[in-house]
Amino acid sequence: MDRMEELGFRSETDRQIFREAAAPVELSPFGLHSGMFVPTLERQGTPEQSRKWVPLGKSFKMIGTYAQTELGHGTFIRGLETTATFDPETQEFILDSPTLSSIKYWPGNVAKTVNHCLVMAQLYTQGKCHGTHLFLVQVRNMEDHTIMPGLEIGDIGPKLGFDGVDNGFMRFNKYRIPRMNMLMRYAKVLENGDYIKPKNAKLTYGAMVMIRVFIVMDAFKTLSRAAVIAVRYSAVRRQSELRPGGEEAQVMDYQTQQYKLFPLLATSYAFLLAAEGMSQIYAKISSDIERGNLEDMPQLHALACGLKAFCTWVACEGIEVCRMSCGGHGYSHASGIPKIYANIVGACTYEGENTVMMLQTARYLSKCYIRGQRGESLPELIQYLTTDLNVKSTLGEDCSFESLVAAYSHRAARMVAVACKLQQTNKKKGMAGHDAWNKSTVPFIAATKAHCHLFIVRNFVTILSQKKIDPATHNVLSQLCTLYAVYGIVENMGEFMQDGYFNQDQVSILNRKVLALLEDIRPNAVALVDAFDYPDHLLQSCLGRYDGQVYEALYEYSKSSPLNNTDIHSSYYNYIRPMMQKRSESKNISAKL
Ligand SMILES: CC/C=C\C/C=C\C/C=C\C/C=C\C=C\C(=O)SCCNC(=O)CCNC(=O)[C@H](O)C(C)(C)COP(=O)(O)OP(=O)(O)OC[C@H]1O[C@@H](n2cnc3c(N)ncnc32)[C@H](O)[C@@H]1OP(=O)(O)O
Ligand SMILES: Cc1cc2nc3c(=O)[nH]c(=O)nc-3n(C[C@H](O)[C@H](O)[C@H](O)COP(=O)(O)OP(=O)(O)OC[C@H]3O[C@@H](n4cnc5c(N)ncnc54)[C@H](O)[C@@H]3O)c2cc1C
Repeated sequence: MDRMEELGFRSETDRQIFREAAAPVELSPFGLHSGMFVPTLERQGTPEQSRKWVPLGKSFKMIGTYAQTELGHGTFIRGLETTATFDPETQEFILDSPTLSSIKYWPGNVAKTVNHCLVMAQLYTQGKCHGTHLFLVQVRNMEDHTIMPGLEIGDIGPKLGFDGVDNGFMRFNKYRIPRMNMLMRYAKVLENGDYIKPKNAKLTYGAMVMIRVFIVMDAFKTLSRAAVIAVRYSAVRRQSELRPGGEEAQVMDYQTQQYKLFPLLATSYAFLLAAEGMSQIYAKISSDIERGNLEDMPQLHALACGLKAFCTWVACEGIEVCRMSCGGHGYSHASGIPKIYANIVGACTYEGENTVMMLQTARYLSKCYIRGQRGESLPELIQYLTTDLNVKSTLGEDCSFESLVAAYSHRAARMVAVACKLQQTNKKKGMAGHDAWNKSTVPFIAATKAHCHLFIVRNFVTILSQKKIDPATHNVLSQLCTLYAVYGIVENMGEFMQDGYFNQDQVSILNRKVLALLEDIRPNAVALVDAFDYPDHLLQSCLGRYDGQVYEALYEYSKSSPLNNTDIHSSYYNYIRPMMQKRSESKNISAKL
């Protein structure tokens, strides 16, 4: 913390980059404190509460996390069972875990690290439940870090990854906190117990929206790091003869290796720009919300949910492709890729399980589709829903940006229409609204993925057409943008062709174009990954080292394995030798028989 002050890092983004550089392999045990706890105090507390608590959080005098999920509920927030009951006699809230399933379970760093939590609980006052609200709760003694009386706290045990984070469980037994520890920016409980409701009940969910926006950038960071490692290794690794009798080829010269990696390189650039675009939209709409203008809150929620789910799913699949493209060495922790994967794959679950998040976006698209059918105006990002679906593609050999964006718009508009019409047909068959919805959610998920894919392609094209970039760089970035879009069509051709939008010749053009682009990008592939400028310290990879000294690094890494501390391991004396002796004795016995 002091080091960041010394270096003059003021913005949260700079601080986050510094933290990651300082702790590249394991997630910081203070990530949730800085990434969720402090920002939530700032955004959900009253000005007085923020003035009191935010400086304590920023100076680490108070270390916290966000405790919402319970054993029995994570997705369905309205189903959370932890209660916070107001006691007007003592001006306190009584926190309680009334059932086994109500035990807080998963909150990061709650097991051993933090001394405070933001707890999401059902608010009761004057005998009435007002739904979930956030409460600041001290969980450990500030003098000796012992657990406060009335609480049971522990670690949940080993996980797939996230090893730097002590995810824990926490059980409340009639635990009292002051009334003023309820975050009261939007909703309030007065001294007499009267409840003042917020303009919108979902304002309390604002912290999750903010983190989902951060996670889009995490998807870029993790996928791009894996791509750097895999592309650099593919330039160094020579295997097999491309030309009979010739020298072993760089594996990057195999077309299949290029088809694995270059679209992921293009995706990394596309996700970086999408994350920046998402952040700009979040900054604008969240500031409107803080000024009381909630008009665009549904659009922000829908975009954050959809991009968080889309980008983490694609990033995790892509990181696995990067790992496998490195052969056996990719499977070793020496490559650095398994750790990247293990730490980000949880993002498909946390901050909103991806399917559930996609369905939130789908729900928004369904409502916009109906508004569009009525001729009502739609937000700019959604206006494609009124695309004329009878129009066919004008795509030519050049695969212009305009024809590519039009293809993605057509695909998304068509798929949203198909899902909405199924929902409407279900209703006409007499299904109740919730059944009509549930029985159309599979096509809605597909449509929402197409919606997110369109956002990313259109965003990439827009930035290339608006930003002043030197011609040489613009040319390479245009190749990446075209590869991202054309590859996405080729890999999902059925969705683009189902209504005959492309003719056979255009399909052939696209299949040729994706292979031609691999050759165009090959000469710049290493430069394009070097451009991310990740230091070796951050990558922690023998395969992705800047100097390419892979085999030397692997040899040194292997020699440092703890198993090499002794020549003969104790297991020989404890198990192997006794087993062999027993075998030889039994053999002698059988020989005598
Ligand atoms: C170590 C970490 C390192 C660094 C930290 C930084 C980055 C990493 C971050 C995280 C990793 C570590 C920690 C992880 C933390 C967590 O996971 S915290 C817990 C997260 N939990 C969730 O996200 C729960 C997901 N569930 C929900 O969001 C909701 O319950 C729901 C799925 C939306 C369903 O809710 P509900 O049934 O009540 O709502 P609906 O009926 O579906 O919708 C009602 C209307 O409300 C609107 N709505 C819903 N949510 C929001 C929102 N957030 N904002 C705005 N509007 C919202 C919804 O659109 C409906 O509107 P309508 O259609 O007009 O009716
Ligand atoms: C690494 C990690 C860190 C975490 N850190 C924290 C933390 O710091 N604080 C915190 O509070 N929580 C944390 N969590 C918990 C996380 O927020 C929840 O796990 C997440 O919200 C998913 O909820 P769930 O576990 O109840 O899954 P569920 O919702 O039970 O998902 C199970 C299945 O049910 C499906 N499903 C559920 N609802 C629907 C629906 N309406 N329609 C269709 N399908 C549905 C899902 O798609 C999924 O396939 C963390 C989790 C992980 C993995």
